Amino acid sequence: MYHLKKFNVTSGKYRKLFSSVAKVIDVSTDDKTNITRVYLQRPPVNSLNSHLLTEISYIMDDLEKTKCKGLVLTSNIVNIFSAGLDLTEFYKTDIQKLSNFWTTLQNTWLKLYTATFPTVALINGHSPAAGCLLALSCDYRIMLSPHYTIGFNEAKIGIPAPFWFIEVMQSIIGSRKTELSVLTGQMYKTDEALAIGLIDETAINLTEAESKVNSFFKNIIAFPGKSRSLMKKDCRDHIVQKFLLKKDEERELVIEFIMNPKTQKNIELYFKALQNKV
Ligand SMILES: CC/C=C\CC/C=C/CC(=O)SCCNC(=O)CCNC(=O)[C@H](O)C(C)(C)COP(=O)(O)OP(=O)(O)OC[C@H]1O[C@@H](n2cnc3c(N)ncnc32)[C@H](O)[C@@H]1OP(=O)(O)O
Repeated sequence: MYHLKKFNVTSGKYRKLFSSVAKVIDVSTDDKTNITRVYLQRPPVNSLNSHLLTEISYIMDDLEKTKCKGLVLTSNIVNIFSAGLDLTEFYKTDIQKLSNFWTTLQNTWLKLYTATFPTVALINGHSPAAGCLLALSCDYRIMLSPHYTIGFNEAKIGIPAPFWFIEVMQSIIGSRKTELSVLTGQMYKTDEALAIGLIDETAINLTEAESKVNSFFKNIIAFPGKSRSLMKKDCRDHIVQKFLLKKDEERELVIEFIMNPKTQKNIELYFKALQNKV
């Protein structure tokens, strides 16, 4: 039986900023294990806007401070893990807003990718683009089958997947499969994702998924945390260092690309197609 304690994520300056905004994540911690579950819950599709990314960023800070033993990232929205970046952050925006948004994404991702505690993505719905990145940035992925899809679909919108999205995928499934995957904007069904190693396990329902999550933590938490987190750092450091080196340059590139009228037209058409689909 879980003893759930709610995190006080709305402290200090943060409370003032977001007190009037709907809660877009729910956080609960098992008192016995100190494993925290973070549920994304921004209707309709958990698209990642500045607000949701900032909330994730704050919770990652809190978890590092409170010596969290493990994080499960999942969703409270039926059939959706995350629809990726909120396209409204890109459409008819201005340079300053876009720059702030991209910086928030970069910083939040870095905290998740370099978390010192073990992280599991329980992928209980579709997970395109940056939704896929969130999952790939965790240490382990368990995905519900059979109806959901995951992958980098950016090619289909006419925007390139950022280099660090690509490098994270490469580190998991290898260069050749990543290249094919991003160039075709391929979305994989659960079993296909398992076959290419994009996810680690499948589950037929939430009960089975939770049991697999618990087994993962049981195995990993049995070992001293310090050596585990040092090895994780070593495995990921080449991507992190390159990212830090190119972070500012990349933001400029994103601004140039997204503000281009042709890209704006592509996003508009993509939005219309999403809204008109049957
Ligand atoms: C140099 C590099 C430059 C730039 C790099 C930029 C990188 C970007 C990475 C990204 O993450 S881009 C985002 C890509 N995401 C997608 O393409 C997801 C699109 N959405 C879907 O495929 C589907 O919505 C879904 C499979 C997630 C869910 O399907 P379903 O349950 O059938 O819902 P609906 O499609 O009806 O959607 C409901 C509602 O939500 C709106 N919406 C969906 N996705 C987004 C989104 N990513 N951002 C904003 N809004 C989104 C959709 O338009 C619907 O709105 P209504 O007004 O029609 O209700």
